[in-house]
Amino acid sequence: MEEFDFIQSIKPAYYRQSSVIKGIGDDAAILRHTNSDIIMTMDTMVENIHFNEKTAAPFYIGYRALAANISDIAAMGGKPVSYLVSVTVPDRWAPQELQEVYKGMKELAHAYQMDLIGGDTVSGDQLSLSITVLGIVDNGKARYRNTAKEHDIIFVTGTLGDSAYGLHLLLNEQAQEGSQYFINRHQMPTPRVSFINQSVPIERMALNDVSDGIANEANEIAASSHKGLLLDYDRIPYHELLAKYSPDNLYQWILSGGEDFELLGTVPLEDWDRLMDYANATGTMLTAIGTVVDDEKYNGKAWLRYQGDLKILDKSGYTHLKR
Ligand SMILES: Nc1ncnc2c1ncn2[C@@H]1O[C@H](COP(=O)(O)OP(=O)(O)O)[C@@H](O)[C@H]1O
Ligand SMILES: Cc1ncc(C[n+]2csc(CCOP(=O)(O)OP(=O)(O)O)c2C)c(N)n1
Ligand SMILES: [Mg+2]
Ligand SMILES: [Mg+2]
Ligand SMILES: [Mg+2]
Repeated sequence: MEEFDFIQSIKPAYYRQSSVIKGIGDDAAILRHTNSDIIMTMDTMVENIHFNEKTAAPFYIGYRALAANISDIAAMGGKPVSYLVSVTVPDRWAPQELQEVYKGMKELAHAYQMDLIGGDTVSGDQLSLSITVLGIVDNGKARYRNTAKEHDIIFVTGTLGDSAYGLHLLLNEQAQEGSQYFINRHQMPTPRVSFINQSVPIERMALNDVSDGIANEANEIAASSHKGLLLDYDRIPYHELLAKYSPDNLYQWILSGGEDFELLGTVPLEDWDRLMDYANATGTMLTAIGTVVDDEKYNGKAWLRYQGDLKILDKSGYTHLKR
């Protein structure tokens, strides 16, 4: 199938969002919005960096790549509405496999009422998916990482380390009972959109999604807010099977294991009960794991209370362009 036919084959029959004035089929897409700020994010996933033939069948390559992007929209406090996909396709890929990648994206997109509105198709040596997601948020209501304040509660959604452990199982082909849970968490992460959209009445929240492990993400909030983020190791949530199967590496999995696409955030103490109500209403696990401090000694960094000591929690996780 050549490029034009391929594009025709993935073109949606109709658009779910009335804001799409022009979707696929012109030089660019046009969206109409009046009372909303438009959020735009882009993340790329490349063969052998973000997935390989052991870790993801084509369907999951698409699903995960879109999930990662939607997660960034959630981390801005928004609602995803549409997406564009640039795909680089090696000659060895069968048309059917490429369709599967799009099916993976479509399944997730439909769950969020999102439309595919454009993209680009080129040939190349390795499969690469670059996705741009557009989201909306009420004017002035986006959530930024530089808004943490003293006495805020630090929270995280879900359990941490699941995806990294799932990746480890896939790469080492170590399936055991309960493995499927971790593999699912790696292949089909859940962006926390419904929780975040319920939480709109809360005036202030600093947010970051966990693509690189909370050690990294906590440092990003601390640095941009010029505050200290004090995390309690003993309160960080993890799945009981992770502790059972890999007790020696638990610390690494939960602090540096990336790609959970959970949300790490801070919220004023007085809003905590309300936030927990929103979490319960959306079936989202929510855990308080620390406190924000404003003290010259701590500011700009994340700290970890671990085995009785308070120590600097260094950035960790995956870094591209390391040479
Ligand atoms: N090649 C690039 N060109 C322009 N902006 C970039 C590029 N790479 C990353 N950014 C921007 O840098 C910021 C951090 O990117 P990244 O760490 O990938 O965010 P996230 O982890 O939330 O996906 C974002 O605002 C992103 O849009
Ligand atoms: C085959 C394979 N090896 C390693 C990883 C782990 N990995 C690759 S990139 C990455 C970090 C997150 O990706 P990045 O592109 O930095 O996401 P962003 O922070 O931009 O959202 C991790 C943990 C993987 N998913 N698959
Ligand atoms: Mg990115
Ligand atoms: Mg992010
Ligand atoms: Mg991201």
